[in-house]
Amino acid sequence: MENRNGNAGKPGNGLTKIQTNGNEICHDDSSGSVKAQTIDELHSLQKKKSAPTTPSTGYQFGASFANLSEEDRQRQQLQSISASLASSARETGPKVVKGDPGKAHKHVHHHPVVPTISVSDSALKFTHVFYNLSPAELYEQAIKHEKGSFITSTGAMATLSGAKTGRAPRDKRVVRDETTEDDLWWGKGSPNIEMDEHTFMVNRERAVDYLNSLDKVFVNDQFLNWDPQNKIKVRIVSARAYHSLFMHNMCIRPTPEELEDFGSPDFTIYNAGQFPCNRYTHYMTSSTSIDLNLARREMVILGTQYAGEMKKGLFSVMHYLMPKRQILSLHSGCNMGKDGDVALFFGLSGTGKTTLSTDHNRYLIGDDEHCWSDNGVSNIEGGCYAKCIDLSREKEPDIWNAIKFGTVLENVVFDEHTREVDYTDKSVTENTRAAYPIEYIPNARIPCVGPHPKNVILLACDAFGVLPPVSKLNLPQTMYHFISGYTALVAGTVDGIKEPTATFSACFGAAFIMMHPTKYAAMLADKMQKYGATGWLVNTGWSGGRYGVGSRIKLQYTRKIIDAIHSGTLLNANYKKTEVFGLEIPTEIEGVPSEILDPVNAWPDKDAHKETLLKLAGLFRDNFDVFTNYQIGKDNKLTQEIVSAGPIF
Ligand SMILES: Nc1ncnc2c1ncn2[C@@H]1O[C@H](COP(=O)(O)OP(=O)(O)O)[C@@H](O)[C@H]1O
Ligand SMILES: C=C(OP(=O)(O)O)C(=O)O
Ligand SMILES: [Ca+2]
Ligand SMILES: [Mn+2]
Repeated sequence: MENRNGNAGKPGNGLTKIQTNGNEICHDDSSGSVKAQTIDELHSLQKKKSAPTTPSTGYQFGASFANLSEEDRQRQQLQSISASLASSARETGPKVVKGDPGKAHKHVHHHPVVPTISVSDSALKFTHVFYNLSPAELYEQAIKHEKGSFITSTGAMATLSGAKTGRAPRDKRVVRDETTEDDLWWGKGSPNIEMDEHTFMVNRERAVDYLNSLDKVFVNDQFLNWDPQNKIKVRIVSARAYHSLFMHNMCIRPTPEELEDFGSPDFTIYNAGQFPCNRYTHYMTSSTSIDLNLARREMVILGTQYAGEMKKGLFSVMHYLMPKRQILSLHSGCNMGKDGDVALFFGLSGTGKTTLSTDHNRYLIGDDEHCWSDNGVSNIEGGCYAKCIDLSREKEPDIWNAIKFGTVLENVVFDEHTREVDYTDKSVTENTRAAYPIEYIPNARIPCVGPHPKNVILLACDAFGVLPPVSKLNLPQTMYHFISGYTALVAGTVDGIKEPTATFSACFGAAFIMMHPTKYAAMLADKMQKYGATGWLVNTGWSGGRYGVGSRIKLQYTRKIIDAIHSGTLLNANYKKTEVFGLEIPTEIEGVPSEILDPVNAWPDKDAHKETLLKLAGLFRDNFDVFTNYQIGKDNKLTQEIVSAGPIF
């Protein structure tokens, strides 16, 4: 036998015997020794105490906050959370303690936060609160404890929203009481399905009891609205790290200083989405209920884990609070050019608000929810919620690159081993989503505010293929299309259904408005007039035939159209008027084939075009019928003009 040195196994000539220092113990002297005597001590060296948002364990709670005022502040914070979690029927509030239930809390028992009046089982146990955790901490919680949560190849957190992969508008209820009775829009067409105060309290109790039965809950204290004068403090209590991370991304994140002075919230969400509502409860029609109580400033979620309910639920709240302050709330995206020209992008789901407001050549103010006040525009949110189905790096690079560490990826399918996401896969749902902080978009404008809009772009995804790719609107036309809120969605491709279905949703967001649509419309007309904004109708849907015959207008062309609106060149182009809808359409736009600008030219079958055009016009007319009796604003002349701005045939 030969060893590596070619020495045949001569005794004494082989490998050197390891020299030990007498007592036969082998030392690895390659580095200095750690300053720890035990493995626990070693681990304790790893983490430095940081911002107050970091959950303190019971041990740190007493020990590491040197001054009393910090301890007082912490106690106040816990008292406020305890009050949020209080049962309305039993004691004042559960014993809440910050930190991980998995870790020992040696000292907390000496600090009972709130004395209990009557003792119940839920009052005997501690509810551990994870307060404003960081994305990294939330990742760990999700991955350890929530089935279906994984890290993707780009660092995003993929998770499942459970049985519900979209919003449930038919399960959204609003408490009808003395105030909301007169203020809100009730009845036919309204999104506000009524419930009474008592039923709300039954559901609230159900949610609170569920949350208190858990070992731990997540609490987010954050803001809505970048306008400093109209900022709203929101608290979200939830059971899943996924929900906490989603809201961390979507709401405005407070600085540590802002969090210190947070106090009590203006609005609280109880998200007990994993737990169903009780169908024996009055008003309940399914096991899902999203309940809004404006007087109590609370929202309760039962029976759906779809995170968009929280985001859009708060949007509804803003649609009530802001107009009361003469501020218009808008379901729109918003961006700004280098010269400060602001554009709004209205449109229903899937029409392109997020895609088109995310523009590499412009500053992103926000993708979905804004306010327009006398000071200009402000984003309500601190993040974006992009659709990911068929997402491509080439067509939407900024959104693609935003899907990284910290981003929540809902209901996507990925490779088991490489963790690469397949954005074309619809196995879980077609409504796959990414929620990321707005600063993940490179040219986001922080703070997310801007001057008064110059252009108001109404987006419609017309699957009938008869609306022009772009039309310039006068004010009555803008109002007519704003109130109509048209888009057409293609039916599920799986069923092979060829018929597109028209959707009309007042103010491009009927599911979220709380007052009558004409109230918002009047405010928009007023502001557009006052600040001289131009209205545009952009069809991001079909061309050359309806769905099944023609094809969707290329994103590349739509972007060129939008560029021409922003630059001002389209304002001064040559126009002609279309029949039926009476829309002003340009004859030429740089980078867009002229033959698609007038839809009829792109349709090979002219008779089919005319038939489809009249069909859509009829649907517009039927839909607008209910609005013809309402006056818009103080000006009856404008109302007349708006009614006449619809299709004529
Ligand atoms: N011409 C087009 N204009 C805008 N979006 C388009 C176009 N063609 C395809 N799309 C796709 O349509 C979807 C628009 O969705 P999104 O921007 O999320 O809508 P919203 O934010 O209004 O709900 C995106 O997936 C986008 O890639
Ligand atoms: C979050 C939503 O909005 P959008 O589709 O407009 O992005 C939603 O409708 O659930
Ligand atoms: Ca939206
Ligand atoms: Mn969107």
